[in-house]
Amino acid sequence: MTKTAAIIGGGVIGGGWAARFVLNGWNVRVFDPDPQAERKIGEVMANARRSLPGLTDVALPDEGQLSFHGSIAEAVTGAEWIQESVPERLEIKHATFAEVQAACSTDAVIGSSTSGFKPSELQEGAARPGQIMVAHPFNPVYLLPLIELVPGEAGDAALIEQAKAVLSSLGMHALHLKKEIDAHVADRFLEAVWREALWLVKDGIATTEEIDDAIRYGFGIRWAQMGLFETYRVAGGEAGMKHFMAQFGPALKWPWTKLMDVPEFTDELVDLIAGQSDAQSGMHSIRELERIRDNNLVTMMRGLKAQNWGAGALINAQEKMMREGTALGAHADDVPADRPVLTARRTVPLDWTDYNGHMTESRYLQAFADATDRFMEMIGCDADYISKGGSYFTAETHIRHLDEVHAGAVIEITTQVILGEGKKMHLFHEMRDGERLLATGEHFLLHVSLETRKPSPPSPAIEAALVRIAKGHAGLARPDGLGRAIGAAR
Ligand SMILES: NC(=O)C1=CN([C@@H]2O[C@H](COP(=O)(O)OP(=O)(O)OC[C@H]3O[C@@H](n4cnc5c(N)ncnc54)[C@H](O)[C@@H]3O)[C@@H](O)[C@H]2O)C=CC1
Ligand SMILES: C[N+](C)(C)CC(=O)CC(=O)[O-]
Repeated sequence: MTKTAAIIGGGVIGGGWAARFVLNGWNVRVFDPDPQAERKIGEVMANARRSLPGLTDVALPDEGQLSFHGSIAEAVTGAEWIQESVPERLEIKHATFAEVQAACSTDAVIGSSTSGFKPSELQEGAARPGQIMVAHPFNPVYLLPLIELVPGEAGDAALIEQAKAVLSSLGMHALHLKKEIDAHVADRFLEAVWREALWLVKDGIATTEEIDDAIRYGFGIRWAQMGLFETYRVAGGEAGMKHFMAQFGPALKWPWTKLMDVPEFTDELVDLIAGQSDAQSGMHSIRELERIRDNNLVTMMRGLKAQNWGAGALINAQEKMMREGTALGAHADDVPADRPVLTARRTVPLDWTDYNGHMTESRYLQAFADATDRFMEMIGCDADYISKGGSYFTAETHIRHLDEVHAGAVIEITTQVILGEGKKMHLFHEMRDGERLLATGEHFLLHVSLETRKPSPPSPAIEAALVRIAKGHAGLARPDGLGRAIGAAR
């Protein structure tokens, strides 16, 4: 049954939460007194629709329904997750929780997006304190996976586990903080860096653009993949962290930072920073900047996915979860022999588009190669088998590009086994967007020993699975285009 989330406060963050839930198949009910809320969430949804579905190599479930409600009670009744994203003022949050708890199920998680309040502060005066926990996201919530989950001492153990399970099903990472503290963990860093940057501008040392360059051309990229401690461990050379600390420890006592001092927000400082920011980025609207940011984030996260590292490893884990129990997760005897096998169902990501505005040719090969990998896994040639020294190498490929497709389209690939015996595996893939045939890919593979790098017989289990499917597929119609080659010039 479709699950329901309620979003209380549909601004920048509430809108991002709504998009994350809807695009993962949840129905979402929003309460926000702002008459512009529906339009604003519509804009966030549009950004999320063009970026999130292409992050994974498995298509997200069908979208849930988004609806707007005139009262908190109406929005939260029957919801399994309630996310409070009202302005950062404690009295507004308390009033919101009182209304939420008067109408919501006692089994529902109530998450707060608060950037700085501790759970004990949020829970003050609540009817059921253990139900309320900090679930602090990062903008854009529909793309960034981190949630600082801070339940506090009063937190209900069962609801905490429920919250973690829901977050991972949404492709998010719950960083469960056992001790509460103002501004949790990540915002303490952001504040420190922000404070330092304000001083550097105020003191005329660097402009807003120079500071952004100092981050994005250097340590920002490093942090995105290894964080702080792992980065510094590597920077310590072969002696690692101890050497790094011995070398740079003393610098902490030198006047390298302004620490807790905050420059006063005079009109002059605000104008200086806003003026520099306009000069740096004023040529783009905020919506344009959001799209540029999202393109970059998707590209970087997909790069990390290929390395199975950091935020990319989370995407791989989510994909595995999404495949389980579906046709894409079939194994051995479950793989159909009476029809072509579904080997991919994915959204065309933003970074697969070229200067012609459609999916670029190399990505057709990638999509087909991924489909072959999936088929190999299905017959038992999975990571475990490969680690023991057997695998398939592709010896020949022929692709026909029949129709174009654009970022955001959901494509499916089905695979027919033309030959499967001994070392040989001959596959014919068809790629479709709905009924439209977009491309075919014909691939001939040989089973090899990874030790000798020479052809070798597959395991009996793999051979049996392959032979069974090949026998069944032999009764299917010969695919159009099988055995085609580019004709010789006359
Ligand atoms: N903007 C950011 O970068 C981040 C903000 N947060 C946190 O998320 C929460 C919301 O912040 P934003 O979305 O940035 O603010 P926002 O100003 O964009 O949105 C707040 C929304 O709450 C609505 N609202 C006001 N009173 C309400 C009420 N009584 N009931 C329901 N809705 C009400 C407003 O109409 C507005 O749409 C805050 O706690 C903030 O600390 C967390 C992570 C990042
Ligand atoms: C500026 N901020 C404190 C609202 C930032 C956050 O809470 C997290 C983010 O998305 O940067």
